[in-house]
Order: sequence, then C-alpha cells, then structure tokens
Amino acid sequence: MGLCNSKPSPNPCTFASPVPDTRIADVRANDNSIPPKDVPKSDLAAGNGGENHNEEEKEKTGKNEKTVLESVKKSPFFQFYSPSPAHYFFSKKSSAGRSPATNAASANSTPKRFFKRPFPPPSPAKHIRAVLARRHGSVKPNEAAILEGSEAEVTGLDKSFGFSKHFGSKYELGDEVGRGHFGYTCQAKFKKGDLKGQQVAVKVIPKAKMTTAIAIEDVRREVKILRALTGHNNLVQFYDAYEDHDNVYIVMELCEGGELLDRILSRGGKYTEDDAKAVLIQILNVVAFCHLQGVVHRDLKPENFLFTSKDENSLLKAIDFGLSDFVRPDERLNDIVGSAYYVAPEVLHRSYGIEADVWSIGVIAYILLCGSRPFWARTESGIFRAVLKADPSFDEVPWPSLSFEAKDFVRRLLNKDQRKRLTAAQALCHPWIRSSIEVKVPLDILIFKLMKAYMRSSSLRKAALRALSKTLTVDELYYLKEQFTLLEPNKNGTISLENIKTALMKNATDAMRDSHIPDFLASLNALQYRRMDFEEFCAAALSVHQLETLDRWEQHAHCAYELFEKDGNRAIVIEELASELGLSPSVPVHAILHDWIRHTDGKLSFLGFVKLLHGVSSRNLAKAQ
Ligand SMILES: Nc1ncnc2c1ncn2[C@@H]1O[C@H](COP(=O)(O)OP(=O)(O)OP(=O)(O)O)[C@@H](O)[C@H]1O
Ligand SMILES: [Ca+2]
Ligand SMILES: [Ca+2]
Repeated sequence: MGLCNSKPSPNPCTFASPVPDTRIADVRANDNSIPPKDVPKSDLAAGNGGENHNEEEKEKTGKNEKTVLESVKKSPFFQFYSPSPAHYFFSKKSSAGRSPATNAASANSTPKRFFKRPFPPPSPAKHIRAVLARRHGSVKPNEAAILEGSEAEVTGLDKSFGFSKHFGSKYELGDEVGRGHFGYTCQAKFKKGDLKGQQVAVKVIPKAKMTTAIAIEDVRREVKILRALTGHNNLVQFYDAYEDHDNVYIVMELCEGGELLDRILSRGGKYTEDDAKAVLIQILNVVAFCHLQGVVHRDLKPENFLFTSKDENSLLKAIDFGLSDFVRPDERLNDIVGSAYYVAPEVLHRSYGIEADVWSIGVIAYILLCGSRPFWARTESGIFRAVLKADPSFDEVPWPSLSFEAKDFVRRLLNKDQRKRLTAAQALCHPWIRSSIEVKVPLDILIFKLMKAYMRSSSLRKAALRALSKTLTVDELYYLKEQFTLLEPNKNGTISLENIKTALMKNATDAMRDSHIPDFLASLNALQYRRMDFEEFCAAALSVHQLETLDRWEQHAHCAYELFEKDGNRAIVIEELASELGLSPSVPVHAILHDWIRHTDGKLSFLGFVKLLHGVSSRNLAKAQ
C-alpha cells in the first residue's frame, strides 16, 4: 500500500525513470532539496533517492508510508509545497495565450504547483503504453509514432478544429487555477453582454503540444464528449470551445472548491465512512450517467473531481474527459490509457469497457477510507504488478475498525474480474451506501446488455435463469426492483419495448447517439409483441457472474437447480442440446456436453445447469477444450 500524498509531479519526459506514474503521484519526487525533518530520507525518495533500494525493499518502505504522511504533516518542515529553485523560473503572473511554462505559478495556485514541469509530455496514456511496450519489447511501428510523438515533431498536421475564433473578444483571461499534462486552466470573465463579469474556467491546450494526429483527435473527442454530455449535477458544465493559432480554449463552469485530492490531503488523508459515502455517491451517480450514455471516462482519480465551492457540503463535479471515449456495452477497447494507480487490470490486458471506471472508483473509495493507495510500488512496473495481482490489503489500520459493509463495498468494486465487478448503479444499491442515505438509483446500462443476452437465449436457458431468479434474496432484488421501476412508468406490473425506449430517451444526451446505444437496443426487438413482467425481468437482468461472487452462491445454484428440476428440466439428447445452445457443427459436442446430461434419465445435470446459466458460445466452448 502507498499513501496518497500529493498532487501530480512532473512526469518525466523520458520513460526510463524509475519514478512511478507521477500523474497521480508525488510531490516528494520533486523536492530534492528540503526533506521534512522527521522523515527518513529513504521514505521520501520516491523520485530521486529510490535507486538505492531494490524493488522489494522499496515496496516494503511503501508499507510505512502512512506513518510517513502523518509525520510529514506534523513536521514544521512540511516543505513539499515550498518552491523549488524552479519557482523563480515560474513566478511571473499569468496572461492569456502564454506558454504554460511561464504560467505555472499564479496567485491562486497552491505552492505545490511550482513543481510542475514546464513541458510535461502531452499524454500520460503514452506513458503507460510506453512502459508496457518496453516491458514486452513490442512497440509496433504505428505505436512508435504514438510513443515518441512528443519528441519527434510531426509536420503537416491539421490543427484546426472548426471552433469559434473569438475567444479573446468574449473573455478576459485571469489567473491560473490548475494545471495538468495537457494544458492549464485559468479563471476568466465575460467581457460584455448580459453575462459581463461572470466567472468561468478556461482549459487552455497549447497546439504546440499536439504533435501527433492522435493528440489532436484526443482534444477533438474531449470537446465532443463535453459538448454531448450535459445535464448532470455532478458533471462540470461545458459552455463552448474556441481556438486561435496557438491554443484551444475549453470554456466551462468554474469550480471554486478545489480538487477532491486537495480535500483528502487537507483532512490528513482519511474520511469517515459517512463522509466518504457522500463523496462516492456523487462519483457513482455521474459515472453511471456517463456509462448509460455510452461514455467511459478512463481517467477517474481524485484530481479529476472538483468541488464547486469551499463549502463542506459542496457539490462534486467530474472534469477532464481528455481520455474518454464512446463505447457500447458489447464493445471492448484495447488502448492502454489512464493513470497507473487507478488503472484496471483488464486495461493492462487490453480488453475492457466501462467496468474499468468502476475499478478506478474502487481505488478512490479505498483511498478515501484509509488514506493509502491499494496498489502501490515505487516503480511503474511494480504498480502494474500490484494492479494485476488485484489483492489489496484490508488488514492494516484502519481497516479492522471499519464496517464489514464498507470493506465489502470496496472489494466488490476492486474485483479483478470485470464481469463480477459491480456497476456504478449497482454500487449505489450496495447496503453500505443505502443503509444511511436514501439514494435515487439511476438506470443501469448493464440491464440492457443482460436483457439482450437473455432475449437471444434458448428456452432451456431462459427456464434455468427463471429458476435462479426465484432464489434471489431481498437485498439482491432491491437493485432489480429499482431498475424495473425506472422502466415501468404505468406501474401495471409489466414493461414493453416502448417503455424501455422511453426510459432511455428520458435519460439520453447526444452522447448516447454517438455511442450507438440505440443500435445496440435493436436487439431487444423481440419484445415488440409482448410485455415482460417483474419475474421474467429478474431472470433477464440478473448477472450470473456477479451472483457467483457471493458466499452463498453454491446454495443459490443448488436451490435453483431443485426448482429447475420441478419446472423446466427435461430429457434432452446431446444433439438437441447443442442445437438449443446454437453451437456450431465444428464443436465436438459429444466430448464437451457429455457431463451436462444425467445418464440416469437424460435430463440436464447440475453441471450442465450451471454451465447453461453462464451462457455458452461455440467460441468459449472451443477455448475450454
Ligand atoms: N472547471 C474548472 N474549474 C476550476 N478548476 C479547473 C476546472 N477544470 C480544470 N481545473 C483545474 O485544472 C486542472 C487541470 O485540468 P484538467 O484535468 O482538465 O487538465 P489535463 O491537462 O487534462 O490533466 P491531466 O494531466 O490529469 O490529464 C484540474 O486538475 C483542476 O485543478
Ligand atoms: Ca486531470
Ligand atoms: Ca486529462
């Protein structure tokens, strides 16, 4: 484990450094000059002194990080935020259109920002990609351009976005309020009109940093997604985008309460369970909303959530859609992007979807509750190893004193298997969340994915799922009931295809069209001529993979099998079963399905029943062979 201790430090421009992905990291790495008095230098040496340790030693040192943060906080020499010599280089006042190098220190920026490097690499995603590529020795020629794009100046790129060119005449740019790898954000004021004097935030992205077609596309997509996603309370309000010869300007609502990370730090790293809940509910809500629209954020971390005001109960807003993308529920993405501490294992395996965001929320939840990072090491490869192992510790203080539900909640978000992980909407139904606060559960995109699979299933599988749905407990039914209610406006006990479409349209933004969710729904057309009652809905929308994670799964399955025996099981020959399952003739059905059928009476065996519940395809059966 490692402490969440500070803001991003300069991301080394070369990838050879042993410093962990500093997007999330570690002001310590920057301050070589003034170590806090009480803290052993070795513990601070994440960025520069770490080379004295071998990696195991370094990871051990990390275990003490909590104590380190505490002593660091107590120390009168808590100088991590104090200006390094670079401060003098940065200490001029901000003005519009200037190089970010001269913009780092403004009256409103916290001193730690002085440590930001003038020209960090344009994409942290590349950072992760590059590390992996080096490790696997597999940089493909087209990736080489992505990886090295920041170094190799690419000419002939079209850097016009078609945005309005009148930024300067509409807004007066003020002080810098924040900075990331891609740009810097300033306050600005409307110069004239009804809104004269009203404050906004402007993210300025220098075109000089857009050195590859991919970097340009990233900015285009960031604006497209911000423009399309509107109307959620926990999402920063986008106003407009502008450009001139030097920069792109993204104008949005000004959030004056600072980053979630700063608030975590100011509380000494820890939140009470109730305070953590209040933060997590807002994060889960906005992420469920993005997922319903078919948008995956891909860079969820405490730096990318801002409070609207300094108020304790201020609203939290998601920002920075710079790495976001459109994705359908049945689509897998393969580009490795994100921030190392928060990246999900399946992203490193290059096959992921919206579930990756929920993993990152799990990491945030873990940090909120205990003040430490769940996956920590001093090198990038060490962090990736920890992520891939996906075995966060719940043994150390304060975990033993936290509630069982809190731990269960975090565990279910940090499930290594993306199919077993809770969705954002499901997480809002977790007993830990709903025990103390009444939460309005949003519509879950997972429902549509599962219903689609159900509609395409054989009658035998539908019967098996029905049997399983009858074994669900009140807690498990809570989420399904909530979802059903959202789809059932007439409260007549059944839903139709029309109801589903209406519910979606009610929640739709332009992003939903761009992510092709309506096309995805075409598969539910079989519902056109009939309605679905709650019982069938439960069978259609339950996730077998998720139920499998429960301690009582065995009981569920046996109980369901007994029900299936009474009402659904029937004698079936292997060929018929194969055809029911839609297996292709190339699958050696006798070898595979032999044990699925009970030899005494030719009906489905328990093994066959459980396999059927999971759903089979020729492909996964061939793989299992
Ligand atoms: N609407 C806003 N109101 C106030 N501050 C903001 C706003 N948007 C961004 N900021 C500040 O600017 C910082 C950088 O913005 P943002 O995260 O969008 O940039 P980035 O370059 O994409 O960052 P990253 O390095 O995480 O990719 C934020 O962390 C925050 O401190
Ligand atoms: Ca950011
Ligand atoms: Ca970003």
